Amino acid sequence: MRPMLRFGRLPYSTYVRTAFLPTIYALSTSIGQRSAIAVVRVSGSHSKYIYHSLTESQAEPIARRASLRNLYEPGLQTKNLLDSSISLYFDAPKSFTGEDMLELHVHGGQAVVRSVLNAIGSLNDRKRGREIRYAQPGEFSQRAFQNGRADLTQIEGIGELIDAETETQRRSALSSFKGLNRALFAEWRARIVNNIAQLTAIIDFGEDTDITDVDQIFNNVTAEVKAVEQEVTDFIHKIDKSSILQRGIKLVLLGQPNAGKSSLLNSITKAETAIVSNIPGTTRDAIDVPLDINGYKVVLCDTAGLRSNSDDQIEKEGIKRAQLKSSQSDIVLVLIDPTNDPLITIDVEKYIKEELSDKDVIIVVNKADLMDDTSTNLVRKMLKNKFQGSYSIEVVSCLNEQGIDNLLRKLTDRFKKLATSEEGSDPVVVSKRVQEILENDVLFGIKEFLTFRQYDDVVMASESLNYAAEGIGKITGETVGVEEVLGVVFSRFCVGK
Ligand SMILES: Nc1nc2c(ncn2[C@@H]2O[C@H](COP(=O)(O)OP(=O)(O)OP(=O)(O)O)[C@@H](O)[C@H]2O)c(=O)[nH]1
Repeated sequence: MRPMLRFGRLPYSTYVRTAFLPTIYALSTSIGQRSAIAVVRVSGSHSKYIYHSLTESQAEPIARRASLRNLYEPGLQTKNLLDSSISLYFDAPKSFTGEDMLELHVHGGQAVVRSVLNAIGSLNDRKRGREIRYAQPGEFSQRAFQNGRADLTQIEGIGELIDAETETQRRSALSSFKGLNRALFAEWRARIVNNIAQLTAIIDFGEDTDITDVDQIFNNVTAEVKAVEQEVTDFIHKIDKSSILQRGIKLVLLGQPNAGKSSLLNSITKAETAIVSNIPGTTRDAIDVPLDINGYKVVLCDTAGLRSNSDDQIEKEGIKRAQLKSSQSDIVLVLIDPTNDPLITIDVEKYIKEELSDKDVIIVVNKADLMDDTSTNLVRKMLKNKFQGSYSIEVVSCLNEQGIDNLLRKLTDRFKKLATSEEGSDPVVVSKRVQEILENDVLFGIKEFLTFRQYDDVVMASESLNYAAEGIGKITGETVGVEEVLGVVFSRFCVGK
């Protein structure tokens, strides 16, 4: 039996698939925090009933128009005012969930929020067919998906958007949310399905078809499938590169004692986040400071000063950790104190050359305020010769902030290169689930196709392409087997999303 394949635009329907489900409500803003405003969200066919019961108003709510409404405890003879709220009503299907929805913007105090939530909950009356209950995590988004208001990649994009801490994370999450990835997936799927159709023609009419035509069709299909394979592989490469945005770029400060590592960390964070002292060896451990540098999430690590002749066990351990941290880093800033003689010890020089040869290293000459132009140039020249010009050399002074902005600009250029695969292309962030399906279903199906193609097995080659197409369907939520992925996608959400 040939599997049913659907692709292209999301099904948009005026019919609400979830109409028979209970009406759900939840606090959509942070729980347990004092705030000026809190938003309570309601979704489902009893939204309007809840509106009438709480406002004690007979007038129909006007869709998508904010109105100031008093909220009362329902079902009492004497009115008990709970709060004065801004109410917003959305009628199905033109709402986030595709159902009737009500948003109540109440005052953010915990008692106010609790009283409004209790009042809504008290309207649950199953005997009268009014099932109203508190929402489960991700349930609003799940209904949006079930009613065709968003596909799974967009829903996951919402999750990423809410979790985004920096500008670059926000931009990449927005591209999933706006459906840019979905459009790409839909295009791949359409191309694969088109090729399945051609192979099906060979299977169905094979005996009546000229053998050279069969070869021609098979060759064309193979070329097209290989092109899709390349695009999927490039896309996965982009995802790998962009994943650095989520975990943060690891930037390590390394150098001999007293070079000014902690001072540079403070200059960068513009706050006293590390101990600064003139006793060499003050920093005895590696300290991670998460930062937002020009929109990039960076984990900046200050380490213990490198020296070979320490007898102090704690310091020795600190040096070991500093070396471990730099081996796990994305970028290493090697700090040099230009007043040191020699500029850099043989051990440290050897360590940089041998252990950091595959790392992105920038040499930072600190304490520029203690040098004139001639000595600065001399130091530059000496370092350039020592490292055969392999690393860029920046001159700064943590004392008077000279060169710090320039260093941050240079670093930002490197962050950009680390996170994107081609010049100018936006980073791509997708969930682990999507990445796994791309690798284990889509690419796997394509590779299987190429194997069966070698044996001229049209039937199995076509089946393999089906597998790849079904994989893309799983990503967007358009094919069978969706139930199994729903749990994975929505379990990450909190209540109210
Ligand atoms: N003149 C001058 N002094 C600086 C500068 N940066 C740091 N210092 C001084 O250098 C000394 C060491 O600075 P730290 O930032 O503690 O150096 P460190 O590399 O973290 O030192 P360890 O923790 O021992 O490895 C302190 O007395 C700082 O005030 C600078 O740009 N100019």
